[in-house]
Amino acid sequence: MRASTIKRSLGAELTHKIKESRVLLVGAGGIGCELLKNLVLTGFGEVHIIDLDTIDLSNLNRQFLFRHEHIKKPKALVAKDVAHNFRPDVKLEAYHANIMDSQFSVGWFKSFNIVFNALDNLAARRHVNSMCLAAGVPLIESGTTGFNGQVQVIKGGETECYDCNPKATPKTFAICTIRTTPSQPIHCIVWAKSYLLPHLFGASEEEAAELDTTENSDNAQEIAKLRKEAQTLREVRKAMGTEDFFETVFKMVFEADIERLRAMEDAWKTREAPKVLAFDELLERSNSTVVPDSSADQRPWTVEENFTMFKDSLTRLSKRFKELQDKAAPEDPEPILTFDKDDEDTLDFVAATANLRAEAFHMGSTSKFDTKQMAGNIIPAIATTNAMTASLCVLQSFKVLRNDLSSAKMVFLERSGQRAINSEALRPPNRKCEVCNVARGILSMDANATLEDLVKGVLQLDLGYSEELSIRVGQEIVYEPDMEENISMKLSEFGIKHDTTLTVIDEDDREQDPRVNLECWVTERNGSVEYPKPITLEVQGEIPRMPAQKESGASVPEIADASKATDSVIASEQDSVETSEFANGLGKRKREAEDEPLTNGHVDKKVASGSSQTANDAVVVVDDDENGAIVIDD
Ligand SMILES: Nc1ncnc2c1ncn2[C@@H]1O[C@H](COP(=O)(O)OP(=O)(O)OP(=O)(O)O)[C@@H](O)[C@H]1O
Ligand SMILES: [Zn+2]
Repeated sequence: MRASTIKRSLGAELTHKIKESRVLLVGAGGIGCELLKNLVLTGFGEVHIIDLDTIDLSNLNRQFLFRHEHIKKPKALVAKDVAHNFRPDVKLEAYHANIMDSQFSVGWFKSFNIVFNALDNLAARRHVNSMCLAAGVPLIESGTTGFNGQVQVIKGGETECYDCNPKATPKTFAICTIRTTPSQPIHCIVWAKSYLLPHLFGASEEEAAELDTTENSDNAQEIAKLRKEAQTLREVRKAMGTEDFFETVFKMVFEADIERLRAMEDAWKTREAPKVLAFDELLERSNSTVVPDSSADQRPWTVEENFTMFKDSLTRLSKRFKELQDKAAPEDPEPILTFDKDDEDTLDFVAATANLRAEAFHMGSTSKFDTKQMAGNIIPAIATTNAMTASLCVLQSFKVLRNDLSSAKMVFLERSGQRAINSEALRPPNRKCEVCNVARGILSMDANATLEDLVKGVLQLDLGYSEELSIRVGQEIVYEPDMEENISMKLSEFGIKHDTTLTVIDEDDREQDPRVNLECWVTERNGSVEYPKPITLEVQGEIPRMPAQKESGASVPEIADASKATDSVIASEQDSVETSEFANGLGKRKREAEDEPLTNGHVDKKVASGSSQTANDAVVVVDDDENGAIVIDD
């Protein structure tokens, strides 16, 4: 777009602000590519792009900045180079790195006027949320799942933060459904991905990572059996690389294990017992069967094809595993192979073994294409949804830059309602949110400052804390009242230095409610200047007290139609596995409606009448059998 056209539609003041802004874009994937193009073409003067990943073939259908020749190159660097061609005068900076790395400190976040999240996982979203809160930088959070999209404007102290609303728990399956009584193809896929593959190619001492082996009286037997099987599988691993490996693994999982299950007669009173797949017979039947190639990805393979693919993928994985073992130095951790939906070898293995298990349990075969969707826990990403969501992000950022938060919105893209785009007014922070309901301060210290200077000289004397307080750096407690021996140590001895964040926790609830946690961002002073005290702590205003706990049993009022769908578990008749970061990450709001929206009036939610808000929510199906669980979220 030409600069004059932008100026005419946005006005001179906003256009100027946009040009002067320093923007951080986290994630250069589906939404990130669209956003970068929008930011550059809208005239943003400086954009920093960070992404930890490299480009994969499967990204090319929607991450339009990338071409075939970019495969395996870092996303951030390629995105920067390509976007630069759109507007050579814009300043672009790229980082091929993880945003959670400590080099990206609160101080660094402070250098931006606005941050855009275009991520695909909860951990990184949460991290950026808390960094932006600490740095006082507004964040535009976004996500999509299939046809659904969501944009949330977050400004510390003024709006809800990303963590103000509870997030959905990942999808789980009961262990016994997976190990003993699978009844749907997804159960077989989870077994192949989260049980068989890790036991053959994971770390040998570990249980499969996804197995929740928390024992209780109900599942103790199941867990004991599982451990015994794991032991047998580890024995089998010793044959890896030999001619017999395929036969040994096959006979163990499709002959011996199925025989063992068939012997559990009680389990088969109301359903058909599984059938043993005889190795010798299948070997003969598949004599002339060729390993299916990519042209067969979209049709279910025959039993013989699954058999040949099992052998072929097992050979490929064993070879890779051996190579990793040979390359590893003795002090290196044991090499492992893990499932990745974009790794053909692991995907072929999971597709073939899941289908053979489905055959044993009288179910049909699932195509490799469908297995990829189900095992990768993904709903296909839709380029149009990403593009629309990215443009909504930029529209919301205009309101933030204009300092007009009261007209900024939480925006939802939906397909089933009468209107594709719906919005809600932003809400003030949830006073019970432990992430944003904190006080923040800037702690400047001399290099020799001690814990005593902080505890006695500042927190108790200046801020009125009692002796009942503790100090944490990350997860580590560096001070508590009974840790007097630490008091004379220098802060630097605890690793506290420039850009560290430490948290002061008021533990004293004897006379009144304790203060909310105080998060201090540390800056080191220039040693040449004399200060009256070794530490000074600037806190804006008084540190608020924690809200008193509400009486239990109080009713929870609904806040708006969009929140009716619970964001944790939605049972559905659909047998699909639509869990996603949208379901996990963005979700719908669900909290007590004690705060008025920012507009100070009614909830300004614009949903066309008659639209079904619940119908198209991401579906999370949880097996209600409580005998343990397998989490398939990655
Ligand atoms: N901690 C992180 N630091 C930096 N970038 C991250 C981090 N976590 C995720 N990302 C990036 O965020 C982007 C999210 O984009 P998207 O949801 O389109 O995922 P994708 O991996 O490109 O696609 P798909 O998962 O559908 O194959 C990815 O490029 C991913 O590498
Ligand atoms: Zn919050």
